Amino acid sequence: MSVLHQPSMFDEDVTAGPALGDLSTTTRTELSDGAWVDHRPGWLTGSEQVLDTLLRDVPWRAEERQMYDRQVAVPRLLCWYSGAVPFPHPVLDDARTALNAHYRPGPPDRFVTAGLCLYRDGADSVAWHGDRIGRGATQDTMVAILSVGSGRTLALRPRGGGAGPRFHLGHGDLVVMGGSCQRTWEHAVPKTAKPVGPRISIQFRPIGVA
Ligand SMILES: O=C(O)CCC(=O)C(=O)O
Ligand SMILES: [Fe+2]
Repeated sequence: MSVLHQPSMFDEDVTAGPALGDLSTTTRTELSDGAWVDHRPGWLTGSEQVLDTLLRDVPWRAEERQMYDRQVAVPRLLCWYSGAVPFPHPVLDDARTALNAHYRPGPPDRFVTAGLCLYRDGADSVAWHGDRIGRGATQDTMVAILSVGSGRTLALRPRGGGAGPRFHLGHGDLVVMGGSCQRTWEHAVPKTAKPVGPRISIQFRPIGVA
């Protein structure tokens, strides 16, 4: 992977191994229509090593989408893991186990898959959307996002527009979107003109939710 990554001066001890903290200090923001977002800054410490491993080992691929009459590149790189085999860093398997232990979802809502997205720099982004493919379109679901690398904003707004909370995510931070969030709210990672390095978002979802 050719993305240039320089550890920032704000990082914790870059030689420390990755470790997950406890989820009891998670803060919940209740949104309208039964949607909520949990936030746990710094859940994963030693995330520098995880970032380096994922940048190096994940078979990142570019995607294109149809826009009117032309194919345009999706501005981030992706890789999806079904959960059937170990994730590309063992701490991601531990993270999924810890999320299932903390949230105790019923069988259809258990966290199984991991979608990884690499935002190479501030020009990479994802537009407003809900994760509404599959059960998220009609039922309450949870989507947990663990971020490593540079900080980026995850913005939320009610579906169709309006004001909402913004979370600065990076360096081992966790957010979990739950309740009706995927169908009644939208989220986005806007582009930024600030000089930012790579960020990897690891999204744990139940089977069939995307
Ligand atoms: O980058 C993020 O954390 C959000 C990604 C996202 O919303 C998605 O891929 O569905
Ligand atoms: Fe999403």
